[in-house]
Amino acid sequence: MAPGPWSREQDGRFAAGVLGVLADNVLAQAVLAHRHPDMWAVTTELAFDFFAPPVEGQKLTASATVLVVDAGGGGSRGRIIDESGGAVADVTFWGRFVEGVPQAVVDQHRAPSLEVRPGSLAELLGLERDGDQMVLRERSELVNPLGMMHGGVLVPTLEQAAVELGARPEGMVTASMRINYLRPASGDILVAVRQIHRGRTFASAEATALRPDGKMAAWALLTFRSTGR
Ligand SMILES: CC(C)(COP(=O)(O)OP(=O)(O)OC[C@H]1O[C@@H](n2cnc3c(N)ncnc32)[C@H](O)[C@@H]1OP(=O)(O)O)[C@@H](O)C(=O)NCCC(=O)NCCSC(=O)Cc1ccccc1
Repeated sequence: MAPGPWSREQDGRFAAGVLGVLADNVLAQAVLAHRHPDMWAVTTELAFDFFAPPVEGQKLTASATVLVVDAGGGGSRGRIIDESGGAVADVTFWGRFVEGVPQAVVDQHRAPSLEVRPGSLAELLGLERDGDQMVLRERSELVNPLGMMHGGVLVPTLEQAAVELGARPEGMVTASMRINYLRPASGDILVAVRQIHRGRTFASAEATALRPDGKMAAWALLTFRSTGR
């Protein structure tokens, strides 16, 4: 993946959450390699530790090793590096095996790519403010081969909702994100954010993605950290 204008926030800073699709695809593959031929997998948890923002124009590469696999699913751990081998993020993935291989996989459907469009990150995601919440409008390119919202897309969605709704204090960066995928997400997704801590040097917030039926599809804990004194 090559970061570009689409991966920047309004103030020009790199949006760490855009690593979500790359990480989810690569770490899921490490577990999918061990699936029963009649099964597929869905992501249940992703945990990111973000290090330095990448240098623009440099390609980012994700690698993954499987941690454990059993009949129900498995976990993998991975790292995203820049062209000089510098660590950009570490990621842990957990997924569940589900019955049936999606037809889109058999037909070699391409996973959504956050590189598919020019423009800003806000335009790419199509995240809109609605009062004290944000809305992610349903779009076909945001879904995975199973027809549900791609887990990786919810990473920048929840991060940017937290940023837009003011949960990340000035001068702080997104240091980590842990996301639980509780139910398949589809339709317009409403994102609510709650500040948990707002200190001088670090802050935390939770972000929840709600489906049109009001049920929670995903829950994330975000940590922001000051890079100054
Ligand atoms: C199924 C499970 C993983 C585990 O369930 P558990 O927690 O053990 O408990 P439980 O069985 O009680 O179910 C809980 C609730 O879930 C509902 N439900 C269950 N099954 C289905 C179903 N088939 N369809 C519809 N809904 C289903 C179920 O009715 C219940 O809801 P309710 O309380 O009645 O309203 C669930 O947490 C889940 O679907 N999470 C979202 C995962 C997700 O969307 N990940 C991201 C996308 S993957 C990706 O993009 C990565 C990738 C990319 C490329 C390649 C590969 C991968």
